[in-house]
Amino acid sequence: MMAANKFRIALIQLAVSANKQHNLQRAACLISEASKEGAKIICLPEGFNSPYGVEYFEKYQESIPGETSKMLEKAAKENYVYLIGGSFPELDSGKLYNTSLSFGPDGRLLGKHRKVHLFDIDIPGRITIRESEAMNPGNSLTIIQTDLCKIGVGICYDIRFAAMAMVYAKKGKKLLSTQ
Ligand SMILES: NC(=O)CCC(=O)C(=O)O
Repeated sequence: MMAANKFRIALIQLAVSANKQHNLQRAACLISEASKEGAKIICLPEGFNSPYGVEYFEKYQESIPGETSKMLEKAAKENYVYLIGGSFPELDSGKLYNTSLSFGPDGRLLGKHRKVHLFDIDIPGRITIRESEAMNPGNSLTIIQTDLCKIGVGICYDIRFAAMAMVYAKKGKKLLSTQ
């Protein structure tokens, strides 16, 4: 028998297509598969319902509740898992955010994290992207309270900013989940 402080986490990576419904169905299947393998906490990646790029955020945006949040809620409940639901472009009051929703095994919304550090980078000849051209930054940290541990949530580039992880650690977080 596993000790109470030992549990399995699944980190899902999936190839996305331009078809949002297909991406959502694929994510739901992978969540179910991970749960059958014994995962109690399941994490999806950033931008799991659309291709990644500033040009896609507007097209794939959704309000909450919407089809993505409903799929996540249902998947958490059906599989009885904690789900850190990757991220998707959220539309709220005319503004876009890169947002991650977390749900508990009862389907309850446990947290909503908006990416704080938007990915703006310019390496000539290699990569240029300015998320901030389309997205707005979040301005708060998100701690998910589970019966397994406390989880601090970040989204991708958020992990580069150590101060954020340090604040989470001070607040008692044991696991940092950066999609
Ligand atoms: N979407 C992102 O935030 C990308 C961040 C990244 O690639 C990095 O190296 O940091």
